[in-house]
Amino acid sequence: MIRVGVLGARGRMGSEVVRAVEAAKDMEVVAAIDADDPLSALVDARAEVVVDFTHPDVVMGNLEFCIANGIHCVVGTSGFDNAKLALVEQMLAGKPEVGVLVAPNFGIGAVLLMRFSEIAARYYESAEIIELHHPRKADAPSGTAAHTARLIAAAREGMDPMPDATTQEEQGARGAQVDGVRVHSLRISGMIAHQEVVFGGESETLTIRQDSLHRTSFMPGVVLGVREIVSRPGLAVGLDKYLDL
Ligand SMILES: NC(=O)C1=CN([C@@H]2O[C@H](COP(=O)(O)OP(=O)(O)OC[C@H]3O[C@@H](n4cnc5c(N)ncnc54)[C@H](OP(=O)(O)O)[C@@H]3O)[C@@H](O)[C@H]2O)C=CC1
Ligand SMILES: O=C(O)C1=N[C@H](C(=O)O)C[C@H](O)C1
Repeated sequence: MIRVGVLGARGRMGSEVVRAVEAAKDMEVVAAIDADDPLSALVDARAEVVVDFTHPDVVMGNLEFCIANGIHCVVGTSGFDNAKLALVEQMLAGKPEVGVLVAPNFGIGAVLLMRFSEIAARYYESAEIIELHHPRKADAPSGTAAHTARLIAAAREGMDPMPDATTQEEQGARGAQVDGVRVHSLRISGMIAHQEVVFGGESETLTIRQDSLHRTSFMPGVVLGVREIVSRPGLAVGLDKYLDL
C-alpha cells in the first residue's frame, strides 16, 4: 500500500483526492492536511507520497518541506512558471531519490488537448486560448492555459509573429500574453474547468476544446501520478510524461 498524504484535503480538489485514494486498492490516506495543520503530521504518519491541491502562494513551502523529508510529491496546484520550476529543481538537487510531478491538469482530455495543440501549432499562423472556469478560482490565466501557451510558443519557434492589426485597445480586450500567445480568461458560475484553443490559417480554423464537467474527471490522473511517482525520481512537468502519447 502506498502511504499518501493529502494537502488541501478539505478543498474542492483535495476532498475528491481523499475519496479517490481511499477507493484505490493499492494506496491509503495516512494524513489529510489543510490550512493551519502542521506539515510535521506527514512525517509522523510516514507518508511516502503527498498530493498537493492547495494554493499557488503556499505550494512552494509545502514542496520544500516534503522534498527535505524524502516524500514524493504529486502536485496539481497551479501557478508554476519556469522560475518556480527551477526552484523545485534546486530543492531536488540534494535529494535525487525524490520524485516531483507538477501537472497543470490531470484530466486525460486536457492532457490530450495540450498535446494536440502542440502538434497543430506549426500549421497555423494564428493561435489563441480561451479558458473558462468557476468564479472561485484564485489565479488567471489558469495553469493549463499558461502551459498550453508555452507549448504553442515553443512549437512556433522560427515562425512569423501572429497577424494582429490592433493599435487601439481597451486594457485587457486582447487578453493576457503568455510567451506571446493570447489567453482569455472567463470566470462563469456553473462552470468547472474548460478550455478552447483556436487556430487559424488560410481560409480555415481549427478549434480544440476540452470540458471537465466534474472534479472526478481529474482523479484517474491523480491516482496514476501517485502510483508512478514512487519509481520516478526527479522533476516531471505534465502528466503526459507518464503516458505513451
Ligand atoms: N492540476 C489539476 O488537474 C487541477 C488543479 N487545480 C488547482 O488546484 C488548486 C486548488 O484548487 P481547489 O481545490 O479548487 O481550491 P480550494 O480553495 O477549494 O482548496 C484548497 C484548499 O487548500 C487549503 N490550504 C490553503 N493553504 C494550505 C496549506 N498551507 N496547507 C494545506 N492546505 C492549505 C485551503 O484552505 P483555506 O480555504 O482555509 O485557505 C483549501 O481547503 C488550485 O491551484 C487549482 O488551480 C484544480 C483542479 C485541477
Ligand atoms: O482551479 C481549477 O479549478 C483548475 N485549475 C487548474 C488550472 O489552473 O489549469 C486545472 C483545471 O483547469 C482546474
